[in-house]
Amino acid sequence: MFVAAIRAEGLYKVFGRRPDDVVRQLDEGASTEDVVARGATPAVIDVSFEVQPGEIFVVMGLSGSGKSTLIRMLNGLLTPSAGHVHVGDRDVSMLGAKELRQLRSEEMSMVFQHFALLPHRTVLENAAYALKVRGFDKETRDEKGRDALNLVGLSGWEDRLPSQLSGGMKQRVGLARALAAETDIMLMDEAFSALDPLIRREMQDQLIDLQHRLNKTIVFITHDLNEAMRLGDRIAVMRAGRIVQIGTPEEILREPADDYVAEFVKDVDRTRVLTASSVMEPVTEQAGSHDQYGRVSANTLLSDVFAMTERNPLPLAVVDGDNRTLGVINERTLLHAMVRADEGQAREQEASHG
Ligand SMILES: Nc1ncnc2c1ncn2[C@@H]1O[C@H](COP(=O)(O)OP(=O)(O)OP(=O)(O)O)[C@@H](O)[C@H]1O
Repeated sequence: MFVAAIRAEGLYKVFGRRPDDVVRQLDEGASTEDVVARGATPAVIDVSFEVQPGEIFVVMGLSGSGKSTLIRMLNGLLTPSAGHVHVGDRDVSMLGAKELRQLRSEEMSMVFQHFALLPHRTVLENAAYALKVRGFDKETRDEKGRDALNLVGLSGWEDRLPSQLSGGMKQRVGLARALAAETDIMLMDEAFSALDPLIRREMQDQLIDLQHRLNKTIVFITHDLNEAMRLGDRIAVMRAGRIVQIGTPEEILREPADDYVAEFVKDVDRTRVLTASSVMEPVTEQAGSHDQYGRVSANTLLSDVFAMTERNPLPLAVVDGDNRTLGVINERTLLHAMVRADEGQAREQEASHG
């Protein structure tokens, strides 16, 4: 049987008095406003999803939408008011304190926005800290710590102190600490949000690269849609405690579930999310007849397709990994894709003019 890396099922977290009653009221159709008016804070409401092994699953939503509360229930830092979290085949709510500690140190590591480094310990000691807690000997700790620092591009900085590092480098040490723990799952809560835009993009690229090499399962929280679109294999959009849509970046862009999500995605540069295969016209004739066309692979971003058209005349054949023609991109397809992008902008302008 196939087991998801993480499975959340009907999760609720209500802060305040009598959470059980509040869950029941919400279940029976009470509105969030009703229960808030009675003094409860329903931070997470009836959330279910599965994260597959090796997936980057992004949870995206505005401040206060319940992202941090949700991620803290995944590793048992918070107990759900109702519902279940399974990590592999184990129900997190059934674990005792010792097993929970083990889960957090050996199976799910966590990276926060403001990562607390130990100021008087070296970069290497900080990176290997989780291993010290787990009782590894110094030699093993140093080796794994060095490997992790190497992965995040900090070789040569082992003996420095945190105060000698820039913000981006400190965050890399945080990432190295999570990597050194060699957990299959990494939970990242706004891990790059404190970094300036250039460094932030670098870190995003590095995470994608690490993910390809190490095949971790990553749950990544962000309030930034562009970051979500860049990193996520799938994105869960949260609003006021509920998940309003789960889908690939393309699905969310092409078919937003409601006006709220549509409003969110309107500013995204579509050419950097949509791929050749999502805008092509599927082939109707025999594939062989497109031999004379220039080729572009199915997952090429539209922005790169546009760049290619400066060197290659249209049409282009869209091919899969085995070089089979899946479809064709011609002037009409590209125009169509651009018009859809303009429609988004037109909607936005209309909205801003009331
Ligand atoms: N310990 C707590 N006690 C009471 N209310 C809480 C607690 N933790 C969170 N909340 C409330 O739950 C709601 C969701 O908060 P949460 O921090 O999960 O949202 P978020 O999407 O992560 O936002 P941010 O990005 O600002 O952290 C908010 O209304 C918050 O005030």
